[in-house]
Amino acid sequence: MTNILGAILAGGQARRFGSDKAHARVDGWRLIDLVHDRLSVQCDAIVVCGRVEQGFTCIPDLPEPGLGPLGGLNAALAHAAASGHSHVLSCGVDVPNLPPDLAGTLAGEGAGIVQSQPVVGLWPVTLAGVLADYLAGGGRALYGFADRVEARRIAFDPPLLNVNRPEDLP
Ligand SMILES: Nc1nc2c(ncn2[C@@H]2O[C@H](COP(=O)(O)OP(=O)(O)OP(=O)(O)O)[C@@H](O)[C@H]2O)c(=O)[nH]1
Repeated sequence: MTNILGAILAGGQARRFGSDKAHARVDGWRLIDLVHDRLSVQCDAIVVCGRVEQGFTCIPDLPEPGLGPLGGLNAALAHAAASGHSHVLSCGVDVPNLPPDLAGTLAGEGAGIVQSQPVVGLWPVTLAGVLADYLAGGGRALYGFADRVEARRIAFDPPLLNVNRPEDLP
């Protein structure tokens, strides 16, 4: 699959982590760099959503900050549609073991719309309007949106790690 915009959703408060999660280190790498490198081998371009980070292309959440990860995904889908990408591959900044073939795995599930765990997913840009409507109607839950668009949920083996607290760091 080509023409994928990678979206690093990084606008969270990291309350449970207690400090800037994007700059926490795994094997000397900052999480944001780790996720960026893993996405960049499988995406045509990368944006960071909901955070200003030097050295990255950054876009603000839409329609406003504070709506949770879907605000970042909404911004990424709008950006992807405007820049001619067919899909968004979304990932939180807190997933340190992204497989290098994530996009292929998700696409290989058959459906055009696939979601594996919160904020990791492959989304066609044709969903931009559906997500904007979902947010306008007060929807904030990623799983609620995933169910609305009948996204498939798949499990990874080994499971994708999710760093919420310092002790979750590998
Ligand atoms: N763009 C964007 N990303 C978000 C937003 N809220 C959470 N995220 C990201 O989504 C991923 C999962 O976030 P959570 O673990 O639910 O929240 P968190 O803010 O990181 O952590 P807590 O404050 O402890 O809940 C992380 O990469 C966050 O940076 C948001 O409002 N906008």
